[in-house]
Amino acid sequence: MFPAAGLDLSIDQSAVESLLAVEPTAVEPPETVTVARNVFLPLTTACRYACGYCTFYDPPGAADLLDPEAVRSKLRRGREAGCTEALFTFGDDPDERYTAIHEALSARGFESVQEYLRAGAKWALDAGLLPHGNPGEQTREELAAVADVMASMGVMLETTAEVPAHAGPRGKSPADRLRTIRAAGELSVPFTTGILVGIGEDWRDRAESLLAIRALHERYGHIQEVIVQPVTQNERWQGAEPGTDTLRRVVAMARTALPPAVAVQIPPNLASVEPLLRAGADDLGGVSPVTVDHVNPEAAWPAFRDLAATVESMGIALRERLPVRERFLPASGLENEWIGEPVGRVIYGDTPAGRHYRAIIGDTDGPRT
Ligand SMILES: O=c1nc2n(C[C@H](O)[C@H](O)[C@H](O)CO)c3cc(O)ccc3cc-2c(=O)[nH]1
Ligand SMILES: C[C@H]1O[C@@H](n2cnc3c(N)ncnc32)[C@H](O)[C@@H]1O
Ligand code: MET
Ligand code: SF4
Repeated sequence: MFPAAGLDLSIDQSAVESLLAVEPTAVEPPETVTVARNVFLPLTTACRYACGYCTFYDPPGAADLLDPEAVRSKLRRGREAGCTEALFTFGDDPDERYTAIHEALSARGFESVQEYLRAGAKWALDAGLLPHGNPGEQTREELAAVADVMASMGVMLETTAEVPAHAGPRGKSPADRLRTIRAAGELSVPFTTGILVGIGEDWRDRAESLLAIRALHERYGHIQEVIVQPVTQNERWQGAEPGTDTLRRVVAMARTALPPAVAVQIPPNLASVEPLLRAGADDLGGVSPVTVDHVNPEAAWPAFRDLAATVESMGIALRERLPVRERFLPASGLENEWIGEPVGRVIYGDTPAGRHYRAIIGDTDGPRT
C-alpha cells in the first residue's frame, strides 16, 4: 500500500477479511478505562486544507493567532484545575498558506508555527503541564524541532481511502498522513492517531486504515492510542453520523487489530460510552474542566465524576492517565529515546505537578535529579 509515497505497507487481504468478520459481542470489555484531563489550546484556526466536515478551519481574521498571553493564562487555568495535558491543535501549515499568519508570528518573534508550538510547549512545561501536539501533517524535520518538549504527539490518519471530503485543491492525502505517522516513529515520539468514521469510507477502508496503523506500530512501537472518532454534523457537514452499531463494530475491529498495549480511544462527548466500552474501547481521551472541544464546540464534555459513575456501574475502573503512556517513561534518570529531558524534569521534579503526576502513575520513588 502506498508504494509511490515511499511507504510499503503490505496490507494482507486475509487480515482485512478477518477484521470484517469481527463481532462486537465477541470482544471482551476492558478491566480498566483511562482518561486524561486536558486544556485545549487552538493556536490558530487558519489551515491550508478545507476538509468537508471541519468547522475548525477559518481564514485568518481578527483572532488569527492565540496570543502568547492568552496561551499562558489558559495554561495557568488548566494547571489550577488539575489538568495534566496541554493539547496544542491548529490548522495544517497555516503560515505557509496565509501571509497574515506568518506576519502575526513574525511580529511576536517566531519564524514558523513550529517555533510557536515549541514556545507554547515550553510555557506549558513551565506551568507544570505536559504538552501533546496535534499539529497536522509534519515533516520529519518539523517533528524533530519540537520532539524534546512534547510528552506525546498525534495526527489522525482519518482514512487510507480517497474520499470526497478530502478532494479538491485544498484536499488532504492519506499518504501524507501516513508519512507523518512514520516520521514520528522514526523519531520515537509517543503517538496518538485514529480514524474518522463516516466521511465516505467503506468497511474495507476502515479495516485497511486500522491495519496500516498496525503496520506502522509494528515497525516503530510508538502508537499509544488509536481514536475511533465519529464524524459529527455541522454547518459544513450534512452527511449522516455513524450510529452506535457502526461504531461498536469499528471499535471491535480496532481492538482486534491492535495489540493490547495500544489503547482504543473513543471521545465521550461524541459517542455513547457504555456500548463502546462493551465493544472493547479502553480509553476516553482527553476531557477538559476548563476548555471546550474546539473541534466540536457544540459537544460538551461530560463531567469527570459522571464518566466515573458510568464506567464504574459497568464494573470497570476509571483511571486517570498522563498524555504519555507509562511504558515510554524513563526507568531512571530524566530522559530516554522517547522522552526529552524537559518533559522528564516536570514528571520527576520535586514540585506539586511532579508529585501529582507520580501519584497518577503510581511511582512512589520520589523526585529524581
Ligand atoms: O479534546 C479533544 N482532543 C482531541 N485529541 C486529544 C486526545 O483526546 C488526547 O489529547 C490524547 O489522547 C493524548 O492524551 C486529539 C489528539 C490527536 O492526537 C488527534 C486528534 C484529536 C482530536 C481531539 C478532539 O477533537 N478533541
Ligand atoms: C483533530 C481532528 O478532529 C477531527 N474532526 C474534524 N472535524 C470533525 C467533525 N466534524 N467531527 C468529528 N471529528 C472531526 C479530524 O479527524 C481531525 O484530525
Ligand atoms: C481540527 S484538525 C486539527 C489538526 C490538524 N489540522 C489535522 O487535521 O490533523
Ligand atoms: S480537519 Fe484539520 S486539516 Fe482539515 S480543515 Fe480542519 S483544521 Fe484543517
